[in-house]
Amino acid sequence: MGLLFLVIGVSLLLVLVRAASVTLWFYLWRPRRIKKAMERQGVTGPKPRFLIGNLYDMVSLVSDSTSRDMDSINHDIVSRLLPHYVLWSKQFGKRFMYWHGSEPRMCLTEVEMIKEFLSAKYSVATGKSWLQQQGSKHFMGRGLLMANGEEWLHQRHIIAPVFMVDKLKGNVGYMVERTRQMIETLEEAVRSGEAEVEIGEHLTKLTADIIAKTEFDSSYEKGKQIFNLLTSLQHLCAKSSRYLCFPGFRYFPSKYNRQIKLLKMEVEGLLIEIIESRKEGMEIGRAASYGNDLLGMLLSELEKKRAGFDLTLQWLMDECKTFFFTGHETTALLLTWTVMLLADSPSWQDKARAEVHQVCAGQPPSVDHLPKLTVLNMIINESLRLYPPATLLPRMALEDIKLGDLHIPKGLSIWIPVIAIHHSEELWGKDANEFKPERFGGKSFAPGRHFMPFAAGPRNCVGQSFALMEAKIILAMFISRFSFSISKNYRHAPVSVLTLKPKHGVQIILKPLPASQ
Ligand code: HEM
Repeated sequence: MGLLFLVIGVSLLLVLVRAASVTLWFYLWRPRRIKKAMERQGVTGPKPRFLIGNLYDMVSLVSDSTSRDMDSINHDIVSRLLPHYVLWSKQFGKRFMYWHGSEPRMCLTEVEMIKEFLSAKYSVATGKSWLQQQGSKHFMGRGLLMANGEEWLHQRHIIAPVFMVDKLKGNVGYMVERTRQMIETLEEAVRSGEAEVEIGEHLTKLTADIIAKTEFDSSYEKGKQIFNLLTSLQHLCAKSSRYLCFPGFRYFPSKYNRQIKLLKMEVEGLLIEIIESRKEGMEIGRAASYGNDLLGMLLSELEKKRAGFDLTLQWLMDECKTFFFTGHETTALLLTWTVMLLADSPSWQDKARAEVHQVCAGQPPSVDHLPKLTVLNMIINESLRLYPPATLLPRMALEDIKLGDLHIPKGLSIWIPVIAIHHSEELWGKDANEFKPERFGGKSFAPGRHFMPFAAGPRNCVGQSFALMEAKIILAMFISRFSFSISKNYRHAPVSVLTLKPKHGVQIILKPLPASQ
């Protein structure tokens, strides 16, 4: 009996010693080692506090700068969204270190180095950090956006073909049909005396419906619950990830953690219904295959057994959550900001409308029309430059790497402040904060250097072509049916909550145009 207690006691002690040394390694020794390595190379930054690093300073600076709305529609928004970046880059230069809890991060704005960092050379050697993965674990799990290394590469190979331009052409009809329905709803609202609309709400619903139908053969109504639950999960996960800097928080049954688990179970229950109904279709012989949309492709992969890659039902659900979320929110934001910019710029609105009339000649946009809508393309690019839905691009070094003149140690996260690069006067000229779509008119413009709304390199946005096709169709149809201006109720207040959002929505006044225009 005594021997048994001794064995249990020693085992418990060993477990505790192991847990303590892992915690110390993770929260103390590794960050210190990284800090010293970077200091030796001349990269310093604000002094971190124990466990919370610079989190408190960041949160208080941002909540102060975004507590007020802006006085006018002004695109000079970097100091509002990233006040800590503005402060620290003045103090410490173009590259500096800061601490997100115990995670060391280096802010990098040198475009040549960014290009190298995002290139194929480092696509497997860099990835998402533990904090990011943990923060979104219940929200998106290890779907494509959060996977790393060979696991990421494998998923990317499976999914990329679904979003090739040729394959996407089949979606144009549905995009047109649903946009027409949105326009009819808006026309009806105007007829019944509501000329002012919050356009973001309509565009979010439309893009959600399009991704639900085209990639999951579901509908907005059916997927509505999934979208609502995912939005609540996103907010809860963002709030709770602030506490991840405290060791063991993720195991603590806090209010956030309990709510997150319940929501996750609910979302996954609904996804299983969609997955089962697709499988059933094939089992009872209604369909010859799982289909060639995203869900069909994922289900077919799940059946293939491949050495080294354990694809599970959980992986399938993580991938579904990833695409339900990434497949609509960012595109809705691109559209919402573009409508705001055009409502504030009647001359560009007129130019875009004239081009749509000339190219489409009263017909709905087709695959052949889209490349000819060059003015619209310039406007979309300028909107993505001024209001990139993803304001920051994070990547962690998963192994030691050499980047330009720097040796980046394993475990250091590199944060690329996309929005600051997009607004840099040094890179774009004195008029960097003005809405000037003509800057994208010249053939000399080289995307991917200082314009990266979809990131760059092999780990860029897999849905980029889908998003651009959808955005062009929706804007072309909307512009040709309405002229619109900013409502006096619009309050310009961009905020960054994972993505760049208008805090109070975008209120516009609609004026329907005759059908032939
Ligand atoms: C205007 C719309 C969009 C913008 C601005 C945008 C932006 C981005 C950015 C910046 C990344 C890199 C994120 C990172 O590595 O941290 C990314 C990745 C990704 N995006 Fe998009 N996106 C858009 C639309 C879409 C759409 C429509 C889909 C799906 C249909 C999608 C699916 C994804 C996925 C799955 C990834 C992860 C790719 C990987 O890691 O290999 N995105 N997006």
